Amino acid sequence: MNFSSEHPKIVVVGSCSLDLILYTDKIPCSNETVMATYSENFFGGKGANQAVGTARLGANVHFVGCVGIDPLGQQIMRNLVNENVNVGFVYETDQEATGIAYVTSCNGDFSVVVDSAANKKVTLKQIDDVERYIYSSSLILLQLEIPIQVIEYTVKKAKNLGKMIGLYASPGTKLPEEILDSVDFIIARSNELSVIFGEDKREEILKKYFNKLFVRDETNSTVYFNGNEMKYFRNENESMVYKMGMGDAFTSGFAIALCHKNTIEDCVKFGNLVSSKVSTGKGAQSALPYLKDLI
Ligand SMILES: OC[C@H]1O[C@H](O)[C@H](O)[C@@H]1O
Repeated sequence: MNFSSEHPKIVVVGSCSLDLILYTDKIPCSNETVMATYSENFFGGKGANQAVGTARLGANVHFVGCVGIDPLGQQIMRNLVNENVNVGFVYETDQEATGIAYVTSCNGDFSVVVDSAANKKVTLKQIDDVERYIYSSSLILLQLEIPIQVIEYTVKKAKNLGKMIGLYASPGTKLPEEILDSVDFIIARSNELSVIFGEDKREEILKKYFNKLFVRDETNSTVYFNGNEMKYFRNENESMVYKMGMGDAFTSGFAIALCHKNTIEDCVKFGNLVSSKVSTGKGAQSALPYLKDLI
């Protein structure tokens, strides 16, 4: 695999939150109460995770997001700065508090409910404000925890500027054809495919979006169609202890490998490696690996 000494420039537009994790012996069903054995807080949010993930892998990252005017918002900003992420386009809103993801974690599996709060307040103006960095970057990374109008606007702008665009299509949301057609790569969870594409024909969807759609499951397997055949990759080297954040980690690794002009197959293998590493430690963001530990 090739990793030049250059630092790819990436703009990440997305969410930032606090992950409030309740460790339990069981993920609760509906109408059920379970007791947590203990709880912990970590920095999270799919956008911030990918900003930190790509920065730790050597990218020069600008993050575009929104926090409330509250101590948590300040902590999130400080953490991003400590992670070498540029926060000049993280704006504060007085209309909402900083976002919180409420996570139940049991034996590594998890379920999440996100209170987007300030993440709902990312605006089109922020995308206009960051335009000069979009222009000078090699990749724009998006996820689906901010308003879809902002995603659409960013995709349009980045496309007009001839930029490479990557989308981690999570949480699963029905996506307009225009977004699906305009982005250069889409990473999706297998259990969310039917929501995203509005149909259930997994093989047909993979074939339609060949070399572009990468579908992942909780075993850290990734599948895509390369034009001739389905390609399956799985990293079995690490035991997955905490599975939350593996999609963000995969996206970060895939994106960095792509920026360094590796083959699609190598990008997938590197994405799988990064996601397997994050699963060995606690915190979707704090457990993300550094490039020096991987190559
Ligand atoms: O992808 C993992 C992230 O999703 C949720 O939004 C949590 O914030 C967590 O950090």
